[in-house]
Amino acid sequence: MALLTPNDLININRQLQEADSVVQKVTGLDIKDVCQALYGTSPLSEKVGIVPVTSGNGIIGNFSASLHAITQYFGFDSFVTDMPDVSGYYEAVQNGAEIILMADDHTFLAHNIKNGKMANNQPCTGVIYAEIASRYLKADSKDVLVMGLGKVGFPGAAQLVQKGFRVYGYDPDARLLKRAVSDLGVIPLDPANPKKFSTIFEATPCANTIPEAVLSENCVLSTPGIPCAISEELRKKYDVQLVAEPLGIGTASMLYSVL
Ligand SMILES: NC(=O)C1=CN([C@@H]2O[C@H](COP(=O)(O)OP(=O)(O)OC[C@H]3O[C@@H](n4cnc5c(N)ncnc54)[C@H](O)[C@@H]3O)[C@@H](O)[C@H]2O)C=CC1
Ligand SMILES: NCCC[C@@H](N)C(=O)NCCCC[C@H](N)C(=O)O
Repeated sequence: MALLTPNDLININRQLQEADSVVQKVTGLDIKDVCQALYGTSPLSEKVGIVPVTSGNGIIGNFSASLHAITQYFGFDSFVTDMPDVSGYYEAVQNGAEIILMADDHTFLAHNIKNGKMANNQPCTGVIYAEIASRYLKADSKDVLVMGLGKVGFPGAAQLVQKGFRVYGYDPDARLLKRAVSDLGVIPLDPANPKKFSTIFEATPCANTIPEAVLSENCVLSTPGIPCAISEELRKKYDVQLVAEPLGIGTASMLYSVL
């Protein structure tokens, strides 16, 4: 898994506010509304314990602090434990945490220890970015392009299929593309014969994955992918509505899904 860097998370509050205003422009809803529409839940200041984890590549600077800011932004009562790992988990429960947030290099989870519900960041991220794309007010058709059909992209594509969109998809991993075609009915995008889209969802760890040939004027690009899927030059040229943020939107999806 491509890991976050402390630099990705600088001033997460500003990044989240900027993303929220684009979501509102694109969908007419803010991120909280989208989460509520997706899961039918709303926070009531649930206590969230954020536990730093030292395994693997270790603690990522700004990660726990960013989760603290993000949980507060979405109306949760949260704290970061002083201790990491097992001692941190113990500390979180001792201090009344109802929901545990913690991540190693492979899994980022939210676990509601009151109702037993648990969420994984990858599918939750795919689902909410796809949901935002699906709610584009100026979409000119039910055609959507999905670039990247991995642990985030595939659940996002499934969400779009479930909502009745005609989903075109591309992934250089033939096995994953074949799985999306057979399991979801995704239409493989022919890079040699591209078409234009007003709605695009991208979930890859690569920059500049969106070919100019698929961009239409004022299209929406909803992408959790890091680095960004489109250059600033192309974004400006087509006035692309870019929904992109490194951690908060996916974390909100996790938290609302375990309430
Ligand atoms: N912003 C956020 O909150 C979050 C961001 N992410 C980011 O999302 C990205 C995807 O994560 P995962 O799905 O877990 O990775 P993954 O490795 O499971 O899937 C990525 C897929 O993108 C495909 N790909 C690579 N280049 C491509 C291209 N040019 N066109 C189409 N597909 C291409 C790969 O073949 C792979 O199947 C990563 O950058 C990850 O860091 C992940 C979780 C949350
Ligand atoms: N963008 C949300 C997905 C994050 C994921 N790509 C990642 O970097 N995971 C590693 C997190 C490691 C956190 C670390 N163990 C800590 O607790 O500081």
